[in-house]
Amino acid sequence: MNRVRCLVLNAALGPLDYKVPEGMTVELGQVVECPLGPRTVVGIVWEAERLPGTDVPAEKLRGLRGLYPIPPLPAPLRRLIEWTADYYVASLASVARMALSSGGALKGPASITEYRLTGGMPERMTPQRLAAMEALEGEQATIRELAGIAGVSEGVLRGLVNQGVLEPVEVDCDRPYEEARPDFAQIELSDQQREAAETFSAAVREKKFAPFLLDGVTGSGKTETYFEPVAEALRMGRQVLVLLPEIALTENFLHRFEERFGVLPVLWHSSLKSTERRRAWRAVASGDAQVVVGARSALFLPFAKLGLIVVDEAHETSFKQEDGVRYNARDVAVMRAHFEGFPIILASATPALESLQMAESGIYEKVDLPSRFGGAQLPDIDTIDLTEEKPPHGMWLAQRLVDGIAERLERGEQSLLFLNRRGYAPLTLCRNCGFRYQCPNCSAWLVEHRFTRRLACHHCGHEAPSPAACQECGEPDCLVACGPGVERIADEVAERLPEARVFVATSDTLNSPGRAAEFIAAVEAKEIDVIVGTQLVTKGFHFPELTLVGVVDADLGLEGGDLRAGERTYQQVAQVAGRAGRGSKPGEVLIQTRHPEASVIAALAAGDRDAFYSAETEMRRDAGAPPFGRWASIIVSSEDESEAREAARRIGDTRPDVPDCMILGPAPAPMAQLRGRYRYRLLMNARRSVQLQDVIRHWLGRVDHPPGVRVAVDVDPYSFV
Ligand SMILES: Nc1ncnc2c1ncn2[C@@H]1O[C@H](COP(=O)(O)OP(=O)(O)OP(=O)(O)O)[C@@H](O)[C@H]1O
Ligand SMILES: [Zn+2]
Repeated sequence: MNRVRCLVLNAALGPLDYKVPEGMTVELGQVVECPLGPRTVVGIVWEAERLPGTDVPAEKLRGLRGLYPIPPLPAPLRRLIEWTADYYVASLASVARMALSSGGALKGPASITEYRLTGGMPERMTPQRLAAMEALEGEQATIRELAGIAGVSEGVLRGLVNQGVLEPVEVDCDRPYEEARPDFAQIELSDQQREAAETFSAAVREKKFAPFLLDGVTGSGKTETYFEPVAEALRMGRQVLVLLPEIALTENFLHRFEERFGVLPVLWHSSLKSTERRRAWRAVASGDAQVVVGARSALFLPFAKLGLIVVDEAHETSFKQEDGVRYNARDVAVMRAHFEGFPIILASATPALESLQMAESGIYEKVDLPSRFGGAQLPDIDTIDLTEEKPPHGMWLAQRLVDGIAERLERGEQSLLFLNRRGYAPLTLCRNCGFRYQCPNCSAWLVEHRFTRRLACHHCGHEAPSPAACQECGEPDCLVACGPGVERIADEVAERLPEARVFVATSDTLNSPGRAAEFIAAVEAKEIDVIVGTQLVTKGFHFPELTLVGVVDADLGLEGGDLRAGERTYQQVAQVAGRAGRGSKPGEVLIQTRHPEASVIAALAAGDRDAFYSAETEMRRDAGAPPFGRWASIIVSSEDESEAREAARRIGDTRPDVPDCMILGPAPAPMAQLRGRYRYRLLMNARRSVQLQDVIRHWLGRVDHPPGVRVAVDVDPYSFV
């Protein structure tokens, strides 16, 4: 090749052609340095025929500057990038960037200087230095990272280096990971687990595309079961990717992984330090990283010899990315397995309707684990009709639920109360003038957080100190908290059961792996009697002494009334119910609701999963909703209200007339303002036969906008705000 076509990592540019200088050899997929004006941009050598561009005459071509010292992106990964860009109506560059997600890794082998405490003391101790030294105990990182950890300036740390309190350590950026041992621990599987595991392992040995839906009730041991095909892949020298929905869950997973395989897996998520990132990236690309556990962004890593993907808690909506490229990692993972030819396991106790439908139509093979491991029984579920069993005035828990907790306290067992609302109260208003505290950037109320004495917006992060007087009328002591959040429920438990030790478990309190580990240890050591938590505690956790689960407000999730509200409520409540009675003691679940007759709630109470799924399936079929029809939303936004409205109107006016495709809107989005941007929304609902993406690309490609306008396309949306 003396001339190549490159995909450059700049969404505004099309593909560019370059000359290959004398003496340089390039392959397809090679990551190269492309001159662009005075700059150099990262490019990937691509099949010219798959990337239509303008044919610049040879004499006008500029030469490539060089090659990055990393393996070329393999062809199946290039196909995955193309598929993702095409399906989610995104630019190839923005998808490709997710594969090259470590700038440091491109630079090749390197070492860096990190610093750690020596145990020495500075000549002069200041409060700042003392605080820094305490925070850095056991840490080793670059000065900049340490400054972030300690919350001090880099200058303070440089001072400590000069005084010999911190010492430099040269670290090889690519030092190898310890080897995982497939047979480190032998686990005795139950008969049903063994049968499932053998099905998966056989597929790993086959090295062919095989999508599985591992449908196992809560506590059935899905993790232990899919560890067997992981081990099989390791024995064959192939790599494995395990996707988890939330980093807060990984702590528990890492522990179990280490017990089974003797080492920790390689971690990948957005808060890795840049050095950890490049080390992981390079080990993935070289094939040395055996098992990678990560958030959805791990999906695009350039594995050298991937042999299995597991998507755990596959129904979780956090696999859907809600900005940038709006992809669903669960679905893209299946495509990756397809392009590269290996099995994929989607594991869940409450599969998405889409996944069940795929199983029903024979595309996925369904593997069931119908009972809990070790003879544990599924919990008894009952509803509390709040219109009849009213909580005392100003309180939120019915007496029967409080009595249930009191019983557990007496027996030394634990309870979990679930309410998917962080903070103390979702709305603060003035008793005097009726003023409601609203976010200045979003169409949302500010949520009171009593622990931190602040009002916060959960959408944009805006925060203000809790006011002493109303900001509108100036009246002091007139603000009332409306409705409960988890903090308020925790207060109520403390008031009604003063002897209970209560812990609030949310992303505010479990915001680091360390905190999550402390929490698990405290529950296991029985230092906590009552956990009050958000969706964060609904899944993954295994606490044998937890025998009562209370759902504080099962109706909350149904209020939005969007397409997925029923399914989401079912999944959340079924998952949190699944935390009860996982050990030898039986579990009980009490669901507080004002609508015990609603089909979701009734199905949950009856433990009748099939009833829920068949009602939901019929509803979706009637509505032409996924998986029977397709949805896409188009969000038009701008910091200027009239500009957003105008742009949305122009898009609406040019809507194409396509058979079997309905286009609704534009209308102000339910969140009409978000992070300071005004938003309008159009919704498309089409039959499956419609080439929805082509329609969208064609349509939006013809409309121009002022630079301040953003048009985001969301195919198979999960968020309807
Ligand atoms: N074969 C086994 N041998 C020993 N312990 C097992 C076995 N299978 C499962 N367990 C234990 O049973 C408990 C439940 O298993 P696990 O957490 O994998 O269930 P799960 O199906 O993922 O549940 P959930 O969907 O509720 O998270 C865990 O403590 C696990 O270690
Ligand atoms: Zn906000």
